[in-house]
Amino acid sequence: MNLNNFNRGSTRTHSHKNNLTGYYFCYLATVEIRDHHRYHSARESHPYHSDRVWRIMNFWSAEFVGLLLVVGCVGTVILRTVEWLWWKPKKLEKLLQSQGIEGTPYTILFGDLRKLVKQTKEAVSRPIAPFSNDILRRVSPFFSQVVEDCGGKLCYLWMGTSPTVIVTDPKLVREIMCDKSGHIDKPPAHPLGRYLLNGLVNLQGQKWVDRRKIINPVFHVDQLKKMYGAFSCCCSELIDRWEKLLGSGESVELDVWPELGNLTGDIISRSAFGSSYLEGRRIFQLQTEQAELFIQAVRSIYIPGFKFVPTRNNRRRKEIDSEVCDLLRGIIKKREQSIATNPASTSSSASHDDLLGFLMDSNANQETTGITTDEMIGECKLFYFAGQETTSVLLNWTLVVLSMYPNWQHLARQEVLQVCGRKQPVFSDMNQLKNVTMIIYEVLRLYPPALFLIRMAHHAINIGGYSFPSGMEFRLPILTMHHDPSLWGDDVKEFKPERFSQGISKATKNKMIFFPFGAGSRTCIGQTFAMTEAKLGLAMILQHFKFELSPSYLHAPFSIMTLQPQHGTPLILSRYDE
Ligand code: HEM
Repeated sequence: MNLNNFNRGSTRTHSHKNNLTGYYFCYLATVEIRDHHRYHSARESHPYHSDRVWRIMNFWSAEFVGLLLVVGCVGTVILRTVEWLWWKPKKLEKLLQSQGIEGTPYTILFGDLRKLVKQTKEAVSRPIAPFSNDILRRVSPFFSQVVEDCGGKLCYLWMGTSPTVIVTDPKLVREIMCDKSGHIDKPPAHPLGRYLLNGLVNLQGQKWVDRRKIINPVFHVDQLKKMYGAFSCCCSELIDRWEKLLGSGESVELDVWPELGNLTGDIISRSAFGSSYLEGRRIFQLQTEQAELFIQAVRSIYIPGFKFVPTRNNRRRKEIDSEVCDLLRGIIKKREQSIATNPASTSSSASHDDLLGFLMDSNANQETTGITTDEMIGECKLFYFAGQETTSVLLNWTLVVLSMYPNWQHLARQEVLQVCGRKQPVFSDMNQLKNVTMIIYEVLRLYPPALFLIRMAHHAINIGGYSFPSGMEFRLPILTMHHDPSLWGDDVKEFKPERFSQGISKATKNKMIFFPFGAGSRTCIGQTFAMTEAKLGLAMILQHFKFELSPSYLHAPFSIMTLQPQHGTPLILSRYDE
């Protein structure tokens, strides 16, 4: 065995280090050492080969393997790209069409995204008639067009390279929302969405079941009663502010959209953090900025790994997140210290008065059911996002609609005065406000804060006789279904709170056609919190003010995660003092 020759060959091979990657040479070295004995014994038993020939063969075989490796890698990347851009979408398109499901034709890479953005831009460039509830074409022009063109219970369009199946049949919607197999759940969260929304909303499977069990009691009626004081206090501050703005004048014009945003932000801050609500306000401002950055991200195609690229926006996203987490950690620490110095406050009544206290109590029992501090921070961030904007959107459209329909404003005010008089409404009053509840339901039907829900098949599934592979996305269009004349009748666009006079199940004939808070096991956990907040806010505004649309008001609902007023909501307020 001529080890010198072998080593020379080896050295020569390594002289190519500059041209090829370190990984490639590690691999070659392994091949050489492993195969050395095989080569050598073959060489000895072969009468025609000289050492030189073997050296060259050894070198070339190593080069060849390396080349194969590079070609293999490049080939795999090309095949994967073609599969992602073309084969997979076309295969899915064929599968959907073979079952009679209609949809838009696939366009490489962008799918329907460019059309969707173009049509949405055009639609939001002009307002609609001031007293019209026919908002579907403005808010969701592309989706509603596809649903109309394709008809049927199901249709699909392309969000980039993946199809999304739009389900408008109430039975199939129920099947998806109330799925018990565990095969349908939320899709994985957007990589940049985690800065904004964390915790419960992003969990799946058993983890979600466990967390929901911990958080459910936070929103029980008993707990709400304790937080009601915070609601009441924030609403009084709003009324005082508006009274001051009115001064001694007869009326004042006020954009109520930012006002309502501040109100629901304050309510969440106080309900979540009690006396630390001023720090909570700062968190609310930061989360608002985070939401704006997130909206920019979801409007473009996300390239995997992009969140690690240090762009200006990505850096800001991280900065905001670390400030929010630091603030929340500080609030939690302060609370822990105050409990340590004043053990009496660990009694459940004292520590449970706000959302954080409740979570901290479960944290103390971590071994059994609790959640860690980081998880608690995630949940607090979620409460802000899920609870603040949705409720301000609801209150905003309620004031707009009651300005459009002054007879309903009058009716609602009469009811509030009858139930609560001029005094501060108490918690038990909320159940007595039947007309107010009907009005809020009808506003949620015509102007739902969340426009659609998204689900994903996590296994191959069969729904209503249709088969779908794992990974298929479903879109349940709340707004489209709430505005569908075939489900609600020809008066679907009219504001008619009396639809709900006998409750939701009578109004919907027990069909899944009204689901502003979602449905099934993942239904909104803060539904009662939001309804109480909206009823109280509206009742107190009605007690003190009359309102109508300002001549400068433009009716322009548009979708920016929730259904917002594009040009604000200027109202003319006057004092109610009859
Ligand atoms: C008018 C007000 C509100 C509306 C219209 C609304 C709407 C919704 C909807 C549609 C969902 C279901 C999402 C899905 O299934 O994909 C949901 C979930 C959720 N909401 Fe609300 N929400 C409102 C207020 C609130 C409030 C005030 C809070 C908390 C303070 C809250 C916390 C949550 C949470 C934590 C979830 C996730 C539940 C889970 O995944 O288990 N929401 N909300």
